[in-house]
Amino acid sequence: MSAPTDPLARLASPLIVSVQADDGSPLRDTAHIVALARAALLGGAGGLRLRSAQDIRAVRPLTDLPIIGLTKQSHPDTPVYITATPAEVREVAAAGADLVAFDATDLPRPHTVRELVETAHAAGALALADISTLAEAQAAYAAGADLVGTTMSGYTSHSPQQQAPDFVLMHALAAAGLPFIAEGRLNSPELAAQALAAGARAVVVGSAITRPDHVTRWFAEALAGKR
Ligand SMILES: CC(=O)N[C@H](C=O)[C@@H](O)[C@H](O)[C@H](O)COP(=O)(O)O
Repeated sequence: MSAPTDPLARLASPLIVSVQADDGSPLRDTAHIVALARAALLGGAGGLRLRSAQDIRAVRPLTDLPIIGLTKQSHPDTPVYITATPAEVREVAAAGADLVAFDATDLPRPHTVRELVETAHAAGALALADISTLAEAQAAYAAGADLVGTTMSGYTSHSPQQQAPDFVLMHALAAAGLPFIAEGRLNSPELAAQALAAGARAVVVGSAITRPDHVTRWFAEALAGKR
């Protein structure tokens, strides 16, 4: 099967909402994920980013908008946890994801980026490479990725460790003429708009919209000791 045409063309807006709940979160059940996805769509999400085949299958009937799918699973032989294996790529594509997101960083990995890209394409999905540096983005495109996302910046030891989004990386990608999705710590509408201004094709926002436990912690920490 050949890969479909660019699903970002079908985005209803440049805002992709990541609807994920961490293991142990009270929102982890797929029923809660479906409710959060409905709320995101009601609010004007142009697309969704979802973790696990089960969540993708449950949300797919709600919308024709692009869905980015991934798995998050630890493996004994690698620090890579976002869709690390061809089997996981196939699982996510079969569940109905338009794009399969996978770790494309330089971390030690059991399967090459090219292998995961080819698996996504063979399954009829596009390949979205989650990167943390410009060099990883260049390598991912050379390996056939359809798009890259700045998802992993701040989450590999060789990328800047910071609370802010990685605007330096976004500007570098734009300057190199590499299309990208901005993702990671875009915790306010202003930061999301700044990412678009930096050249992002779309922005992914997760925690600020769909992780109320994180948002509560931001407020609690800001107010700690101020009473
Ligand atoms: C590094 C990693 O594992 N990121 C994950 C990727 O799917 C998610 O946990 C993030 O929520 C997502 O990237 C959106 O970012 P933020 O929640 O900061 O808006």
